[in-house]
Amino acid sequence: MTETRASERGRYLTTQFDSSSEVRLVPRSADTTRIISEDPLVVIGDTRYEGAPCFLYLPPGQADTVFVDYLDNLRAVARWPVWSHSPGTPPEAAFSIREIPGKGKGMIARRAIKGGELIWSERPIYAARRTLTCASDQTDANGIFYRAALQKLSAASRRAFFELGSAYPQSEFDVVPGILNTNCLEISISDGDSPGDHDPDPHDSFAGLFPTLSRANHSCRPSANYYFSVRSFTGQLWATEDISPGEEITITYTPLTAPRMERRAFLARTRFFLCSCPACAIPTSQAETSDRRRIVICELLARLQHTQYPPRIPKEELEQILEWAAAERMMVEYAKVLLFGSQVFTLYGEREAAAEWAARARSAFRMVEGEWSHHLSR
Ligand SMILES: C[S@@+](CC[C@H](N)C(=O)[O-])C[C@H]1O[C@@H](n2cnc3c(N)ncnc32)[C@H](O)[C@@H]1O
Repeated sequence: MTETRASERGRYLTTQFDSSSEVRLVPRSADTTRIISEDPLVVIGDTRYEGAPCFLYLPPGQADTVFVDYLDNLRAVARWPVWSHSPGTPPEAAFSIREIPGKGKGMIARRAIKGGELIWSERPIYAARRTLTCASDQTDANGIFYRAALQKLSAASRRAFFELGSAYPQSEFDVVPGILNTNCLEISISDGDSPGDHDPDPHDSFAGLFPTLSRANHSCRPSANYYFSVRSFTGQLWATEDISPGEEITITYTPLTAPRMERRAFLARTRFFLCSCPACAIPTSQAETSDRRRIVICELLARLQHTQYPPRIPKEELEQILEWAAAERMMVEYAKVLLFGSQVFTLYGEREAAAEWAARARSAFRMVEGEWSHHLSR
């Protein structure tokens, strides 16, 4: 079993990265790219058709990120002031990246971690709009488009990229789209707290690949929350409970409000593994209870989240739902129930309860998303 400190980024699987062969990621004959701006460095992904997605390379030192999107949006992204700010030093690594039987590598706590602690933060090395379209000869099987995007990243970032694994069958998927699909996490760049004056399409979703955060494995009873802070353009990992040395640090890849069968089917389809986490491994009778609770939480949030005039829900009912959310370790949902609950109390004139729940919501969001949670700035 190999053990490497997470702060020694880029050292665990160096044998997989052959810098001489990776320098030219795309053979000259397949290269459809052309530089269209030097400062900022913007490269069109495919010169053969108008409106092709482009690659924006953000300054090494601050970001060393390739942002893949359509040119109009990249022009705005390039102007975001966040790129001239340092992402901040990540905390001293409280974990090691280690081989975990049946899961590949994962994060293991090296010391006791307190609930509410920031475990790690970093900028993505690859960020892309999910719905990008590229030419039909630039497929997942040959990976040309994605390889072209990596070309102008620093060697250190490319090395970090190639150290990550692909869960996709190599016969069907080039290793580069395989790594992206296996490791990307959701990044929200329009949560009302955009780092620039330009808000991109809020209905479009983006994904980011992180050298270290992408090592976090999944659990339906996660011990940590992955949060993307658009303000600093960093992915962050927050401990949602106390974690003991030697315990695995996990996040969720699936909505926790879904029942067990749905979660497992989703993970098998999108991430190629059968989840056997503590929430999935429980006996059927307990799983039924857990499913029922999750469905109630899901329905409640649906009733409260997207409406200006939520129904009046008795405090006792909300307290019961909070208890279930805590028991299922659904700590983001727990914070949301508190927040929407406080709004219900405000709407129906229950001022004392509204103030109390708003304070509890603030402290719950601080724990799972930190001081700069966009929920706290509302
Ligand atoms: C984002 S990566 C996580 C890091 C990865 N384990 C590694 O070695 O770099 C996602 C992949 O890790 C594996 N994985 C994550 N959570 C798992 C779990 N609970 N059980 C089994 N495999 C898991 C799956 O292969 C999944 O496609």
